[in-house]
Formats: sequence, structure tokens, C-alpha cells
Amino acid sequence: MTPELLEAGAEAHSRALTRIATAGEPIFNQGVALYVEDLKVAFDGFQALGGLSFTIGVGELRCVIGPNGAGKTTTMDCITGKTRPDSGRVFFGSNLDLRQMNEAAIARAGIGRKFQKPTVFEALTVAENLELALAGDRRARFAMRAKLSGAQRDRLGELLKTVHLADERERVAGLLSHGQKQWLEIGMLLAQDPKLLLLDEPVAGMTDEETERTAELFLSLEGQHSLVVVEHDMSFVATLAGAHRTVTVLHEGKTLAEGTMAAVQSDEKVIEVYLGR
Ligand SMILES: Nc1ncnc2c1ncn2[C@@H]1O[C@H](COP(=O)(O)OP(=O)(O)OP(=O)(O)O)[C@@H](O)[C@H]1O
Repeated sequence: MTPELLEAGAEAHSRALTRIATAGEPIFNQGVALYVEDLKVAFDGFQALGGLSFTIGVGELRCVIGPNGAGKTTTMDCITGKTRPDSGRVFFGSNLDLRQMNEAAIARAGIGRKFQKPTVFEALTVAENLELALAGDRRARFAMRAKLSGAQRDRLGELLKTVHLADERERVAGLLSHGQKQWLEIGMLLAQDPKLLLLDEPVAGMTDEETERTAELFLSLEGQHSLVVVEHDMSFVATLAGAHRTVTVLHEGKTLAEGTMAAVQSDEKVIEVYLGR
């Protein structure tokens, strides 16, 4: 490589590092994608979150587990702006204070959420659903095919492969299996290139094979996106966590334990309130 090329490469690298994020974009300069500190939420005097703290790394795949009522959904609601916490801090990157942003601004900043129930357009084909998501405006239903650029068409092909639906491209979404609908919706979220994906019980109702393929899918997304997966299916969580990833256990609105799957599974407090039941 010539010295000029080396220099150009070094310059591009330094520009990328010092790039100023445009308004509303997170800056990930400390390796942290999501920072939650001492979050408190009460509903009519009932403390749903009682001082919850955790951080999610850039590109990390994190599983969050905990008994019913532990505060998992409330946590997701605070991150996406659906619920306003009473106190505490929620930052996306080092600069975006999510407590000051509304749901639409939080989604635009790059936080995508997948609810338990799939919400795809059942009357449209798989490809049409993804086209709508790529076009970025779910309301502009009709004129989509003409509007996609060449790059978007390529991306559509990639997304179909990523979410295991390449063979179902022209199939009407309403005819897909439950698992396939979930994958399609994940594909629609990915079309918007979220930096952080929140996934609420993604494998509930899936067959064993679909569950396995969903684990493969999430593992393939690690590194490109940060993922927070809330799930009760322990064998799915064990597959995702493997030997080294961190699992967070919530209980009564706080972090009860955090560590590898093996560490939390052998934690006395966790066994008592959750796994041992
Ligand atoms: N809008 C609300 N009004 C009153 N109480 C609420 C509200 N939302 C949640 N709660 C309560 O807050 C607590 C935490 O609920 P949350 O849904 O966050 O738990 P979870 O960990 O997601 O449970 P699950 O695993 O059953 O989905 C529960 O006791 C719940 O009843």
C-alpha cells in the first residue's frame, strides 16, 4: 500500500472516530449503547421499578429474565418513551437523554421494539411488508415498488435471507406460520437499521425448530446491533447466552443478579425467586 493510501485511510479512520453525530443520533464513544441508572417508576403508589440500573454495550446481545411482575416490560416502556419514569437516568449512547424525548424521536434515534404479538400487514406479501419498512413510511402503502432504490432492492434481498424468508418472498403474510410472522416483523424492524433492538418474548408460541432458528438469527445480529431480549424460555436464553454473554435477572423492579448463564443459574437468590420455582 502506498504512503498516500495509508494516509488517506488513517484520515478516514480519524474522521469516523471524531464524527459529530447529527442531532438526535446517539454517540457511542464509550462502548455503551444504553445506560440505565437508578430508574424508579410507581403506578398508583405501587413501585414497579425501585432503582433499576444496568448498561448494554454497543453490539451486545443481552438476555433479561425475571419472574412475572419483575418490571421487564416497564423497563422497556421507559426506554421507548411509553412510560415516563419518576426518577433516574436513561441514556442512549453518551448524549441522548431518553427521558427528554418522545416515542417517535426515540424510534428515529435508532431504538426498535418488537412486541410479543406480531403486527405485520397480513394482506400484503412478505416482500411488500419489507418494502414498506424500507421506504420508512408504513402509511404510504401503495406506490412502494416504484419508490425503492437499487440499494434498497439489494437490502430487501439481504433482509429476506437474514430472517429466513427468502423462499416466502411472494407469500401473503397472513398465510405465514406464527414464527415466520415474527421473523417478518423482525425483518421490518431491521429495515430501519436500529442500533438497539428490544425484543419482548420473541419465541413465545414458536415451535422448537422456529425457536432454534430465532436463536441463530439473534446471534447473527450481535455486533451489528445491540439486542435486549426479554424471555421466559430458559433453554432459548441458555442458547443465546452461551458461556460468556451476560444475563440480567430482574426482581421487584431491581437488578437481582447479572452474569453468565451459569453464574445466575447457580445464584441462590435467583434460584429462590425465579429458577427454582
Ligand atoms: N400501567 C400500570 N398500572 C399499574 N400497575 C402496573 C402498570 N404496568 C405495570 N404494572 C405493575 O408493575 C409491575 C411490573 O410489571 P411489568 O409488566 O413491568 O412486569 P414484567 O416483568 O414485564 O412481567 P411479565 O413477565 O409478566 O410480563 C407488575 O406488578 C404490574 O402489575
